[in-house]
Amino acid sequence: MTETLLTETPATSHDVAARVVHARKEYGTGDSSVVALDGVSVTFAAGAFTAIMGPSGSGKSTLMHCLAGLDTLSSGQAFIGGTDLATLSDAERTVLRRDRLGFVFQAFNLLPTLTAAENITLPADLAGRKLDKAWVDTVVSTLKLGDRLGHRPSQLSGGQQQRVAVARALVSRPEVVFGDEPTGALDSKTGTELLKFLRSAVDELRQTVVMVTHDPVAASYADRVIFLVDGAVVEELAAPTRDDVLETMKRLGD
Ligand SMILES: Nc1ncnc2c1ncn2[C@@H]1O[C@H](COP(=O)(O)OP(=O)(O)OP(=O)(O)O)[C@@H](O)[C@H]1O
Repeated sequence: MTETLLTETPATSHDVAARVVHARKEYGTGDSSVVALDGVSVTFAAGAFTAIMGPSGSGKSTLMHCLAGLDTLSSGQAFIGGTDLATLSDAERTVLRRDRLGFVFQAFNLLPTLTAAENITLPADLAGRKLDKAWVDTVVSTLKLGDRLGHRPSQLSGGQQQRVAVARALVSRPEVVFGDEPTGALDSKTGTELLKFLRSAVDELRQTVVMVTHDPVAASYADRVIFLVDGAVVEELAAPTRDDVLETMKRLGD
């Protein structure tokens, strides 16, 4: 089925899942202003897993937030598929995030009064979108949540809550899943399972994943790593190994 999907996908602009062009972001004005992004142009291919790395303060979160419609650029453009985010109102950006993107951040943002199952399907329920039950079952069983679906977040461990958040991000097959240190709060075994799951979602379902991380092992699961320094992309690695990533991090002073 995946092969059919792949061969039938026409070569359109949708082969680019997200991109920024001459992206500049400045916080504040005058003497106290900080340039967080200084003319970044980068493309994220559909069906690829990209890691964004770089020293603290290099602009990783800013780039992800501006790409994902959580913040706006000072100048330049950010696109999700063919949609220029600057053409959308705040309300339209909210709908775009809900309907077209998935988020796996360190704060799980689960609703405490809802069960795991209700949290997982909430974005789709709010959007009035029907989920593919077989895929929901696959996500739930791969993330080993089958026996936790009736529990509320307070009845789950941190790792289980993170897996619920991951399931919520993936069940609707969003155009792009954005992760900000998605393994940061997990023990290494659960973190490895999560990375393997993201990898298989990319390989088997052509999911697009963009992940900010400081962890060279996490980055080695990606197809490509881009490195930011002082708000600019300074280097890229394709098919990175942990050692490639470590060596580049050392060289760039991370
Ligand atoms: N809301 C804000 N107001 C002012 N400055 C900000 C704001 N958010 C980020 N910055 C500044 O912009 C720069 C880039 O920050 P950003 O959070 O994007 O970096 P990062 O690479 O994600 O860092 P870290 O790895 O520490 O999370 C930093 O100098 C930061 O202090």
